[in-house]
Formats: sequence, C-alpha cells, structure tokens
Amino acid sequence: MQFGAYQNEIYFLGLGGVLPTMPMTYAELESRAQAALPPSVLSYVVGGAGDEATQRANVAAFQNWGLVPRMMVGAARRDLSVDLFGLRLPSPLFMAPVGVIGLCAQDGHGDLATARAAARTGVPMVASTLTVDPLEQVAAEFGGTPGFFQLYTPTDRALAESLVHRAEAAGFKAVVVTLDTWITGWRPRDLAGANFPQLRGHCLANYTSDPVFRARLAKAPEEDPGAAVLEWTQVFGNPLTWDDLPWLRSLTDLPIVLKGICHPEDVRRAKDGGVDGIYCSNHGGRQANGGLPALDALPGVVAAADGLPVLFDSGVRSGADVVKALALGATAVGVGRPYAYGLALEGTDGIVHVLRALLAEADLLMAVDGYPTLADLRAEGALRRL
Ligand SMILES: Cc1cc2nc3c(=O)[nH]c(=O)nc-3n(C[C@H](O)[C@H](O)[C@H](O)COP(=O)(O)O)c2cc1C
Ligand SMILES: O=C(O)C(=O)c1ccccc1
Repeated sequence: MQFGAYQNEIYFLGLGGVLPTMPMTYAELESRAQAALPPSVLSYVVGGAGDEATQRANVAAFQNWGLVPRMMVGAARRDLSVDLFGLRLPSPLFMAPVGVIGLCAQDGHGDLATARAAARTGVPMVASTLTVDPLEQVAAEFGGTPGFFQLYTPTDRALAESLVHRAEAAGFKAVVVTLDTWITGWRPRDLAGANFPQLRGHCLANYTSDPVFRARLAKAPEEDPGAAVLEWTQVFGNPLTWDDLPWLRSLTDLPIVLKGICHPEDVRRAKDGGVDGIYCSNHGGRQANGGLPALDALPGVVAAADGLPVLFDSGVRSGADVVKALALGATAVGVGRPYAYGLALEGTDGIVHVLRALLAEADLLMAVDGYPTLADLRAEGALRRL
C-alpha cells in the first residue's frame, strides 16, 4: 500500500477550498487535545512518572539518529508490510494498549472507536485489560484487522486464565503481558488531581463482566460498584517472576509477548521461557523516571532477541520516528498518546488521521531517502548515530 498518497488526498481537499480539520503537527495535536479533554483525563494521559524526564528523553532520543539518504534507487513503490506471528500486516504500525482510552472519547466509548479505527486502517489495536467496554465488544469492531489482547495478570490465577480464554474466544490473535505496571509509579500530575482511582473505576468492564471476578464479590457490581473497585485493587497488581512464565505459557497457544523488556538478559530469559515476541518499552515514561530512553534499549534487545519479533514503543511522535525504530531493528512500532489525542479530537476519524499521517510521513521518507523496503532500512549503514 502506498501510504504517502494520503498527502495527495489532503492537497486535493485544499484545492477545493476545504482546509483539513485535524492538526498536521504533533505539537498542535497535543495542544488541541489538551483543550478537548476533561482536566482529570488529560493529566492522566499526558503525564508520566516523576518530573517526566524519562518521558521527554524517550522523545528526544530519536534526534540522536539520522537516516542516510540514498539516491537513484527508484523507490517509486514502497512495501511497508510485515509478517508478525504468521499474520501479514499492511504496515509495521500498531496501537499500544491504553487503559482508560475509553474515557478519551466524547461518548465515553473510546475503546470501540479505537477498534473501528483499526478496522479502517489495518493498524492493529492492542486492547488494554482496562477498558470501558468488555473485550468481546471491542473485538467485535475489529473488522478484518487482527487485534491483540494486553493482559494485566491478576493475582488470582483463575481470573487470569478466564481473561486469556475470553480473549481467545473473542478472536484476539496474541496476548501481550505487561510486566512493568503491577504497581503504578510515582505520578505527580495524578497525585495533584487525586483523580486516578476514580478514573480506573470506569475501566473495569473486563473484570465486572468476568464470572471469576464476580464470584469474588458479595454483591453484584451493578448493586455495589464501590466494592467491585475495592476488590479490583486486591487482584490487579501481580509482581510476576520468571518462575511464573511456564504457567503463563501454559494458558494459551496464542502467541505470547512480554511488554516492558529493556535488558538483553531479560530477553534471553523470555526466549528460554518460550515466548513468541519481545515488546521493548518503558511504558511511555509513565512508570519509572530517571531511566534510559526506550529507544536506547532497542538495539540491545533486538540483538538478544536474535530473530524473535521485537515490538517497540515509547516516544514515537512522527513517521520519521517510526522509520528510525524500524531501522534499529523493531519488527513493529507502537504509539500510545498520539492516537489517544486523535481520539479526543475527532473520535475514530481522529485516530484514522493520526495513523494515516504517521504512515504517510514514514512512506514518503522512505521514498525520498531511497529505502523502498523495511529490509533496506535495516541494512548496515542506513542509520547513523549523530
Ligand atoms: C493513558 C495511558 C494509559 C496506558 N495504559 C496502558 C495499559 O493499560 N496497559 C499497558 O500495557 N500499557 C499502557 N500504557 C502504555 C502504552 O501501552 C505505551 O507503552 C506508551 O503509551 C508508549 O509511549 P507513548 O505514549 O510515548 O507513545 C498506557 C499509556 C497511556 C498514555
Ligand atoms: O496508566 C497506565 O499507564 C496504566 O497502564 C494503568 C495501570 C493501572 C491502572 C490504570 C492504568
């Protein structure tokens, strides 16, 4: 697919005297989303851990790398498609799991709006455990686009099993197990607003719709929502260890991906445990401050993964960033906040714009710089550290 053609669509609109309503720069996207979102949701989405130095470093790290232009390659047609877990995806882009994304939509059902954007673009959604609408309803909106389920592994193993089996039955194509958020980090913006617990209370549909979770409650969650939220706090945070990996592996035949991996030694342990993919991420700087930008961890993770697919996110803000992460060896590249902001502005249409703009920029960069395929990008000498 020639994603760069989105540029022509926009220019033709302009020729008809119609100016695009969605922002064309990330800075404007962020500032307009700030105006559109209710303050409590906004501070939760925008913010990160500590003084957000790691969050900023995630973004800045992309400026340390530059693509070396190649000429007379004749890159008139580009191929951005990838194979992931036996699936053929039209592009290497995916939507990272964003819990509470539902609340970023004006109607409060942003999970469904995001799933519809996946259906329209072929860009997979990794649906969070923490959604406003249950995973079955989210999956029903995917159209032909594969979806992945992100698991926050509950302390109750029977509940974990139930969630994974529901995801399988709903047609999800992989399970992404997030390791870096069994406890939430120190987040000053959320603390200042003291609103985080209330927000979470709206995103427990996967728990309150689950028979194993319901059996833990004295009263149905519809009758006593407060008790359900309290019970959720009991089961949410599971500080998994490597000893739990065989159990996780035994839960499903679906591909399992471990999210939050930045150390090569952890990659090797994950590989030994039989996982199908590694997800290099520092949670967009939301969990730990003072750490390495995720992009700087990527080359070491790719080397240790030794052919196993590597998903990457944290700090990707442009098509150029997508290209750089691919050149550093990522198999697929995720965005979090960018699509949440698109959703806040114009719902499904807003997300579709954000994703198409990222892909158009990546595609045009590959055209201009003479890298028609992802394999070309990954070749020696394509990317240089500044
Ligand atoms: C509002 C918000 C909620 C998030 N919730 C989850 C979640 O439920 N599960 C998860 O694995 N990651 C979650 N993340 C982290 C994202 O999956 C991703 O790692 C991060 O957003 C990538 O960084 P970026 O925002 O700089 O693109 C969340 C991120 C944001 C911004
Ligand atoms: O905010 C997050 O990044 C996240 O993953 C999370 C964790 C616990 C509850 C709600 C969201």
